[in-house]
Amino acid sequence: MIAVQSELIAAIRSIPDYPKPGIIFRDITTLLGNPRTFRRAIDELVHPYAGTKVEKIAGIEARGFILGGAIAHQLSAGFVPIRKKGKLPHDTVRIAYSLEYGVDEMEMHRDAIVPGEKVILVDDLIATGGTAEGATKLLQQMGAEIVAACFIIDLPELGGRKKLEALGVNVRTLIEFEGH
Ligand SMILES: O=P(O)(O)OC[C@H]1O[C@H](OP(=O)(O)OP(=O)(O)O)[C@H](O)[C@@H]1O
Ligand SMILES: Nc1ncnc2[nH]cnc12
Repeated sequence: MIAVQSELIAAIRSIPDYPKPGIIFRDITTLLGNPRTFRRAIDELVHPYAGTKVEKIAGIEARGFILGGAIAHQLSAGFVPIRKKGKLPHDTVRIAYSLEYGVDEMEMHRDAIVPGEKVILVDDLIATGGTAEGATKLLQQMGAEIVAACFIIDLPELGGRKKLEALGVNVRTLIEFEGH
């Protein structure tokens, strides 16, 4: 494993049985709170796209907002929030989805994407891929061209990457954790 990956893994805190028994929660607040690992994670996520024309970064609430804002700044792109239902003030498109430990609905503003715009989808972690699949469908419905979906963490045993790739999305992840 390369040094940056070991550093990112060491910066993440694992909390057993949160938010439900049997789940090991991968907590990135410790990575974000360390100036060096926060910067390294953003640099690693961004570098393949430096010099690529990307109009928008779509970040998934809540941790995708933190990463997506920093990535949008680096790539001089706009930022589009994909939020849990009921939080956005204007006309929205909505989709139901399920994730490793629950079900919910997410929304984005109808006018957030101009059809044909190149978009990178961002979140901290992909587990079952239910959340990212919902976001992908909303973006595609709005006519976005999804350049890639980027995550710091992949939980490969839960199959999220394969689910997104089956939708034709190019997936980039930095590190993996075994198990749930
Ligand atoms: O691949 P999946 O099984 O769909 O799970 C991944 C999602 O779960 C977490 O968010 P969570 O719903 O806990 O929301 P939060 O960021 O608001 O805490 C994580 O940040 C992803 O968005
Ligand atoms: N194990 C996990 N840790 C943190 N966020 C998650 N989202 C889905 N599964 C998760």
